[in-house]
Amino acid sequence: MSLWVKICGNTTLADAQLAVDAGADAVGFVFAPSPRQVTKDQVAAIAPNLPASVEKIGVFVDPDFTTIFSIVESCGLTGVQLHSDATSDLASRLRQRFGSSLRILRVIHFGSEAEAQLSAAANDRTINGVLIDSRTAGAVGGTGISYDWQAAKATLFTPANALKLIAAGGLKPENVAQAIAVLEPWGVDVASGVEATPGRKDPTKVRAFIANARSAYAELKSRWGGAQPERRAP
Ligand SMILES: O=C(O)c1ccccc1N[C@@H]1O[C@H](COP(=O)(O)O)[C@@H](O)[C@H]1O
Repeated sequence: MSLWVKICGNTTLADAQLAVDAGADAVGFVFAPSPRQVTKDQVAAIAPNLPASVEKIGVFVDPDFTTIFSIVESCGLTGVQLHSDATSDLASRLRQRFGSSLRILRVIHFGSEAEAQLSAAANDRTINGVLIDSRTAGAVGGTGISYDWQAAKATLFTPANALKLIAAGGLKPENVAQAIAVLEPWGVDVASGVEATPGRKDPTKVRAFIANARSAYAELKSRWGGAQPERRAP
């Protein structure tokens, strides 16, 4: 078992390739209003040039099924990240259409409703994992703002929770090791924390983020010894 690392908000082939070369497991493309927003045509030109082994995740905010379906097919996406109140219905339609080949991630925002939402997610067999992001007024993602990791560890990233939980929100090269040490997540995800300017990646930050995440996870594994937690989809 290893740490799953996603570099999100890529807008060019050069940036996505940079993430791949630096060792990312997944690259993300934001199909929603954002400084990182991309179109179907842009990603359809980028994704086929990336290695098949790298996951290509589309990020959608309040999407409809037809839009996602068309983008997944045209761009050859291998996963979707759903920011939506109607995630369950959407996820089951996507699962029916694409089968197990599509990674479906649900997003939960850290806050008062997060524990209940996570309990519901644990019973939702259509999703493969849950990304925990910060809650920020007027924005759904890509904010560069982190949450209280100690509180999140106590309520969401608990040892009893065997879901594949992905830490996101305000991560950057300087703090990703600390986030991993506290939260012990299955994966980490970053968008703005590795940018040079909104929408473009900084090679030094991308490389440092992934290197720091990998070495923090190696330390975590030695802390666990032979007793690594089993992580599962719901
Ligand atoms: O990156 C965006 O602009 C974005 C827009 C709308 C929804 C999600 C978005 N990105 C996701 O947000 C998290 C946190 O971003 P950041 O690292 O704090 O900048 C990121 O993991 C993306 O998956």
